[in-house]
Amino acid sequence: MGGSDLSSDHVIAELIDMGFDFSVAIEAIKEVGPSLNDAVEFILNGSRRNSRGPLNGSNCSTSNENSLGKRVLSSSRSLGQMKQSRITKHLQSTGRPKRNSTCGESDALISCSDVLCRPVEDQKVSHSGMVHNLKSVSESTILPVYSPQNQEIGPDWYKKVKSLVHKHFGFSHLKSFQKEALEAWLAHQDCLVLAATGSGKSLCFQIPALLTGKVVVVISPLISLMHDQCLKLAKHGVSACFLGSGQPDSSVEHKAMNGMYGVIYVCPETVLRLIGPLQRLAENRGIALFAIDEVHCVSKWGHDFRPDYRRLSVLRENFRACNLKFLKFDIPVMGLTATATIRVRDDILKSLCMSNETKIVLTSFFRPNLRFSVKHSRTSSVSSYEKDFQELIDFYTTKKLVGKREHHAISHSSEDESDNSSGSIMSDADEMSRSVLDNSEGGYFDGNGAEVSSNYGNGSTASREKQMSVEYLEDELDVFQSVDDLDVACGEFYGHSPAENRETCGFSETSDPPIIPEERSRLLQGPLEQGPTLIYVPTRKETLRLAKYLCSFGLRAAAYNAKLPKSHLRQVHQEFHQNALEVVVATIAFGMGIDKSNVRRIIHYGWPQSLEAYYQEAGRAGRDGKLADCILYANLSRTPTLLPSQRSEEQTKLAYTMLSDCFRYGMATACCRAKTLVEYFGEDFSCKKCLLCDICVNGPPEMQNLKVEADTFMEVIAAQYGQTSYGDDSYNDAICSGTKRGRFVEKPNFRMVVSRIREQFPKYTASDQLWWRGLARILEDKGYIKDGDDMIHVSIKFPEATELGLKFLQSETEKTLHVHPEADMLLSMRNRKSNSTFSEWGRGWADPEIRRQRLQRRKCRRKTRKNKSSKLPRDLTTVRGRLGAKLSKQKR
Ligand SMILES: Nc1ncnc2c1ncn2[C@@H]1O[C@H](COP(=O)(O)OP(=O)(O)OP(=O)(O)O)[C@@H](O)[C@H]1O
Ligand SMILES: [Mg+2]
Repeated sequence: MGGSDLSSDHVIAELIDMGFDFSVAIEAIKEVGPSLNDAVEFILNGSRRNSRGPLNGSNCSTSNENSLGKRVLSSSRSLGQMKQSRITKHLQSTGRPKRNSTCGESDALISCSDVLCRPVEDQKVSHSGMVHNLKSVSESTILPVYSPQNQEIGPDWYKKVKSLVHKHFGFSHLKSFQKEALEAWLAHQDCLVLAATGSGKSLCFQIPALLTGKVVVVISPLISLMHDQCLKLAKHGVSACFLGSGQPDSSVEHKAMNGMYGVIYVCPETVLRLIGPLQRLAENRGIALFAIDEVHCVSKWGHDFRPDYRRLSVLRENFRACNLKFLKFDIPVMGLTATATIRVRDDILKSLCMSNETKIVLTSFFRPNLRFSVKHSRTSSVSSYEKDFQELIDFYTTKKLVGKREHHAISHSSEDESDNSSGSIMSDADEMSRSVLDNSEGGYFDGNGAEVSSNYGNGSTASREKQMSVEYLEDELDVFQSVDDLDVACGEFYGHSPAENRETCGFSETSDPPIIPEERSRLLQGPLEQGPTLIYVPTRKETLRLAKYLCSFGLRAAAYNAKLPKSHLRQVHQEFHQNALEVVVATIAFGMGIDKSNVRRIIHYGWPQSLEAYYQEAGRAGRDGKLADCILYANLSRTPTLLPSQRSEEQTKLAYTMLSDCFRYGMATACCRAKTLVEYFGEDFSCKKCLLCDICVNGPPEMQNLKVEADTFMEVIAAQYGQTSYGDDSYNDAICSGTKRGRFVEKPNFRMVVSRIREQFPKYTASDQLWWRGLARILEDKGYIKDGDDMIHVSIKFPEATELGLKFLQSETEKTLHVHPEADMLLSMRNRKSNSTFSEWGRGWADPEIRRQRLQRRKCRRKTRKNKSSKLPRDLTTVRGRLGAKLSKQKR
């Protein structure tokens, strides 16, 4: 084979990887020789001028006498590694007219779509409902998904899949759950895939597109997630686009409905609008599968938040073989999630009207390399930042001191998901600040913590300044990015050669790694490797505040919340993937599905709203299988509250239940964190312990016998509810002495109960509410008390004894209550060392000596304050100042 043949082959391969049809590529090479630039130009111009309609298969012809004369790209200006995804940009930069929404108009890009659109006539629907090729294609020229040359799916399908997966993604095997999901799809079954975060669920719906050449429609809740996945697919040689109201280029939708992309990501709102066009697409190119990613959204956020997710049952109804005569089988629906409780799963199956034969593919939710821990922090105050983030700051700043080489290492660490042409990787904070200045919109801060001023500081950007200021941002629960929130890019992604993008993954290629606790524990001990940190905070305001704080120590940090300018969000995304950012401080708007392999820490700074959200967000960590930290900083002395959101009554109840589960997770001291989490999702955690979490490592606190305290608590509430029919009257009188009978006509709340205990039992006079709250929770979990109203509270509000509780109180046999004190009890005991025994609780205000000393101290303090204030000049500009001045004048 001569040299020119070799380079022709190379160019043909490049063109095919870019997504052009084999025959189109051959034709182009015949016309213009082995030049990639010229071939691309020829194809684009040729098709534009080609009035014979779309090019395809054996019928295709690209010969066009004008094409060579129309070359715009100089053959000396090499495209080199230019990727198909960049062709659009390239063409725009050469001054070509912008895309038009009508397929077939004289526009270079539309021409491109002409080339790529698949003619219906060339496809034939087989008995199996699969589109078969009219032309056989060799394995070595596996075509991008929009090729008409579909491959037969026969008994050797798995071999084909392995080959495709290897070619496109570099994996040598499918994981067992992926194989199971594919088997279900091949059998035209609906399927619900429940597998851990980062386990590779996306592949389950991407393979059908590769295997059949039909389209896979993926319903996804977040535009950032759609964008992420489209980019990844493009890197791996699969064409994809996303659709939605945020899609700025209306022609993309048109092209997608004409079958130009193999994978179409679409938000639920849009898919409901597109039922008609999708039916036509199913009839023409064919739809292999409807995949509903993050399918827990159907239930978790329900009507209130993503009502359209619930309406996705239309997919099942509208794509049945009995309704569409061109279909032999119903188009399968595949739902995928990593965070669905058993209740949610049932809800998904029902809400989506999935068939009775739906296959449930279930794997462990356990992530063996995640190290969970909970720490107490007041969180909402800036003063707590210093305490809580010192270690993080040290981690990144010490690293910087090591020198420039170290910086380089961040930029070029194992995972560089950036696109070469998307900008150079910045290696330090200064460079980042510079790039922000260039970017004109921000939310970044310079190395000294000052907001990059040129973005906001001048008059022309005053409104933006207002928009960006901390005060302006709503201090409320962030919402998901709907498509309107973020138009990331035009949303078209053409595949390019995956060969250079081989990635290895820490996960086993066939199934989850067998867990040998000792081995794993040994492997996962030691310091964390380098990698970025994601900090989740509950409010938008705090994203800015904390990012600014971290930047003031020289960290490369950025805020991310749905209300920040889109260009900023885009930049954060990009730089996060490029390893140019060390820390992203985000609300829930950043997270679901984001796949970056080397995230080393997920910090939740404040109570999450549910364990689902917590586990989902924590799942962004350690996707390379290496040790990663998931730390929850929460104020253990406060009961978390629901962040504002529109909820129905039913949803409010559910939201409180979920918040309460989350609270209990934080309070637990005796059960392995990973076990709590996976069991929350209904899994029987066979390992018993993860050996990594704070509880496994530190061990539970010593057990205490709290029978006496429990009895006291129960007695007081039983007496208040008149439930003290047990025991003799003198006992009841003792309980109620000091108060008038019948005083508690209303339900006594928890505070009242604790006050009563303090009043009636001198040894508990100085006892701490926090401690009793912990005990009440333990009693509630044992079923001894319950909430006396119909509402759901995060922490018991109106404690009422249950039958079981009364029995426990009367029981002669149950003389002990050995329990591990919970986190709030430990906190309370830490503050008052002797609380555990109660021996000194009585020595509070009730103790005359202590009372005398305290009053004395208070008096001294008042005196000092008075002296101080009399020395200060009165501020006559304030009401208080004027009043003070007046009073002191009167005194004199
Ligand atoms: N068969 C496989 N062998 C090796 N690695 C794989 C395989 N399948 C997927 N992966 C890797 O797993 C990583 C995570 O994949 P993916 O984003 O699909 O996870 P996910 O299950 O959707 O997670 P999440 O629930 O967080 O969205 C990918 O980066 C991919 O490289
Ligand atoms: Mg996913």
